[in-house]
Amino acid sequence: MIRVRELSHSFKIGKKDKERRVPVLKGLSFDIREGEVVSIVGRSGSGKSTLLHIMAGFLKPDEGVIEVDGTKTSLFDEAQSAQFRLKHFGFIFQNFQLMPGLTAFENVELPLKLGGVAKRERRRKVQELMEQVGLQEVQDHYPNELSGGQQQRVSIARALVTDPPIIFADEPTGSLDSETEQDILLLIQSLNKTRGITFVIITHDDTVAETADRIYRMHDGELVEGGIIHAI
Ligand SMILES: Nc1ncnc2c1ncn2[C@@H]1O[C@H](COP(=O)(O)OP(=O)(O)OP(=O)(O)O)[C@@H](O)[C@H]1O
Repeated sequence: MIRVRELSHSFKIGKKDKERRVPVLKGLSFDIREGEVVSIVGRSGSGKSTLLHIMAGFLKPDEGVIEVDGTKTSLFDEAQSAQFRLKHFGFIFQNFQLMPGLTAFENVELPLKLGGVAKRERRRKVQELMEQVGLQEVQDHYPNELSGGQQQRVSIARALVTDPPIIFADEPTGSLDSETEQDILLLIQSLNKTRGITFVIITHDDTVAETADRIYRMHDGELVEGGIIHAI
């Protein structure tokens, strides 16, 4: 469960002598419940990525509270945020961000290797996920030998391999054709159902947003649909 309360953020812009602060998030309050697929939708520049960066602890907000499973993550320093992220969050990006020199299998295996998981356990886990996302046939291919949809499946498997309860997906279908987009959205839904993972999908596309259980709509740094206003 993620609780966001009275979240505000601004960025400094302009040259040093003419610096000014531009508000980007303006007092957002909302909840993301465990086991939901939530979409945050809005036009370019509405503040979606900034919101994601703050929820994931990459950026400290000017004001407001973020709680993840009862922990006030907005009070964390950088090291605490990084530690917390490893355990709680997985990430999927528009441009997949796979390691080009590793095969599909090795890309999915990498977080486990970095986490010191033994080889036999790694193999078992990666194999199981490759089957679940439908990649057994191409597991020895390098990213440039895979289609966009297959690359996104690899990145989804990689996000899942450490068993995070929450996955942030930033425009996960932004680089895919509409048929492949549907496949990936169906995969997200099925992983949500079978594994109970919470997905937070950031998108500018209404069709993508509408596949979620709950939709939050942003406009100009404000939630214009779906917010909740109780205080913590
Ligand atoms: N580091 C930064 N410094 C200054 N301004 C920034 C910074 N990052 C974002 N902004 C500004 O904040 C506003 C919101 O940006 P953000 O990237 O959060 O929007 P978005 O909805 O994710 O857009 P897109 O869909 O294009 O990624 C924009 O006006 C942007 O120019």
